[in-house]
Amino acid sequence: MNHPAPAPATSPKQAAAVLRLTGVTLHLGHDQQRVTALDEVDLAVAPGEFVAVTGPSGSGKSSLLAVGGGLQTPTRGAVHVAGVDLTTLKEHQRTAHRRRHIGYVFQHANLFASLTAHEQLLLAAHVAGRLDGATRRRADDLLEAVGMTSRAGHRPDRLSGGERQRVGIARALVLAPEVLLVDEPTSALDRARARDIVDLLAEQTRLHHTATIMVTHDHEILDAADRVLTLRDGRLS
Ligand SMILES: Nc1ncnc2c1ncn2[C@@H]1O[C@H](COP(=O)(O)OP(=O)(O)OP(=O)(O)O)[C@@H](O)[C@H]1O
Repeated sequence: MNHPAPAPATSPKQAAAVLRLTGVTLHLGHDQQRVTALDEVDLAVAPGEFVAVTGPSGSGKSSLLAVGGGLQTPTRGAVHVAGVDLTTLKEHQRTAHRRRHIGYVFQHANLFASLTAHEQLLLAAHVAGRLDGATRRRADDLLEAVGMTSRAGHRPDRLSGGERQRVGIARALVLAPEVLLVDEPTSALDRARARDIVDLLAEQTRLHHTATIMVTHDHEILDAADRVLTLRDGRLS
């Protein structure tokens, strides 16, 4: 009996992807208020690839980052990070996997009030068990790269919104995560600074073979990305 050759389940690029969303749907709210925040989303991001996601307010951008980063479990679909489907893990396993593989830059940096800018980076390295000489040097280099060396000893209440955002970016980069999820990194920055930050994200993505997704409204920085995708009503294209 002749069987047709099986079609490959994934393309070579998808197979190499360190972050892969397959058929991801997320419903939020209940009953009449139920919203489809993500609708059958498929997305594969390879190591060293910088993907920008844009789209109108309410189109599902934050939901995409939350689900891709294992902070929210989708209603349906699979989310593979470094070969493991996050949706199959127990909460504590998911947390451990997330810490090992994923870095986040939140829109509001969520810095610790009692720590200086420099200490925010060292704490992140300490929690990950990686506070060695190389990481300390990397912390110093990143603070310089985001223009924060002269403010490294300041606590968040003595930093501007844009400065806090830059510390949040340096903190996410200090561990060179395999997957980096970035929410509106330039929202509090002037044009020149926005350009510096997005160039830094692109450079670090390539240097450390990171799979980076950046959500942004800022069309002037899209040229830094390898691919630009658009979300509309939870659908990615
Ligand atoms: N907790 C929730 N309960 C119900 N609906 C929600 C909840 N959170 C978000 N939504 C809805 O889900 C949809 C997607 O929201 P999401 O925050 O992902 O969009 P977004 O593109 O990031 O928006 P913005 O650019 O304004 O931040 C929106 O319609 C939003 O109103």
